[in-house]
Amino acid sequence: MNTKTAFSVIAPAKLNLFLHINARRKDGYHELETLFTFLNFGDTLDFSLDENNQILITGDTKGIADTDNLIYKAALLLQKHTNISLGAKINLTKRLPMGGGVGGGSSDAATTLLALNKLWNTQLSIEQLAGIGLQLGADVPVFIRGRSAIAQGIGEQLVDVELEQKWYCVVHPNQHVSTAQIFTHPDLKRDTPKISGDWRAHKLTNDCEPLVKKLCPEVEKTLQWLLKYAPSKMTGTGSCCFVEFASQVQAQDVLDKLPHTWQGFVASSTNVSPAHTELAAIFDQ
Ligand SMILES: C[C@@](CO)(OP(=O)(O)O)[C@H](O)COP(=O)(O)OP(=O)(O)OC[C@H]1O[C@@H](n2ccc(N)nc2=O)[C@H](O)[C@@H]1O
Ligand SMILES: Nc1ncnc2c1ncn2[C@@H]1O[C@H](COP(=O)(O)OP(=O)(O)O)[C@@H](O)[C@H]1O
Repeated sequence: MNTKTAFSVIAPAKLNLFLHINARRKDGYHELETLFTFLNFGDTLDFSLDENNQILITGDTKGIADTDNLIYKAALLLQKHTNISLGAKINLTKRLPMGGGVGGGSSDAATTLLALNKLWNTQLSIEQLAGIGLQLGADVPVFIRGRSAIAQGIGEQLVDVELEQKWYCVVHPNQHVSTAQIFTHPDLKRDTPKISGDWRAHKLTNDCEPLVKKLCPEVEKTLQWLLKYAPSKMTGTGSCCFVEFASQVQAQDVLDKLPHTWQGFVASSTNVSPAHTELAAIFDQ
């Protein structure tokens, strides 16, 4: 057995390559269909074992109280679920914009569950971890499974897909968009029919985009600016927008021209979450 007591793992960004909203459920959640892929870019989490059962979070917590931090919540849920009396020190290096639609909080939570399951040797299955993750957010299970996937239900019913590797220039227009605000807005389009047959043959859009553009003119500006280079899209409920290319050079060229008021990054997509690849390299050799 590999007994590593300190290691670092990525919490990667995700993109929603399309996002259709099919209906609103009685509990307020929405039935959706979305295509998730992962990027080779994200936050970094450093884990070290604490023989006491304390969970200590340090680093770029950006004013989030410990008890609200999804990393802390994930660690606590795993402790409770497994009755383990071990703890951990977890340091966060934040690179993913909060409220940016790239899933930073959910990815931090998922990486925490995956990593502590190894650090504490609690041996839960991916399905068990995804079940725990779902209590923290609709987006967490896809990061736990770590495969590009079409999601249905509220985002937790996942069917793996194999996508070609692409390069993305992702732009954050310095706006925080609250997922809850978008999903409770009366003007959100909620009636896109479910995809029948092959999703690749359909018109694929992001149903949140028209509303977010209206509420947030800076997002509209970003999409317009990116359109000069390639078809531009928004991820999740925003605010990040992206363009897709076959090569790194093309994506970097757009980033180099980015107006200084916005931030961005270039990253390649991957069908397997880099969190899984990194953990396998640490624990499964
Ligand atoms: C819609 C997505 C697409 O990836 O948006 P982003 O947050 O990534 O932008 C996600 O599934 C979001 O997942 P996550 O951010 O984990 O959502 P949660 O914390 O569970 O819920 C945040 C808010 O969104 C609403 N919500 C979320 C998912 C869903 N299928 N229907 C909803 O109505 C919830 O009612 C809640 O008010
Ligand atoms: N570790 C964390 N990282 C980011 N956000 C967190 C974290 N813990 C709690 N949150 C909360 O989750 C909200 C959504 O964050 P995030 O996942 O980055 O956005 P999005 O779902 O739009 O990609 C944040 O505004 C923040 O209040």
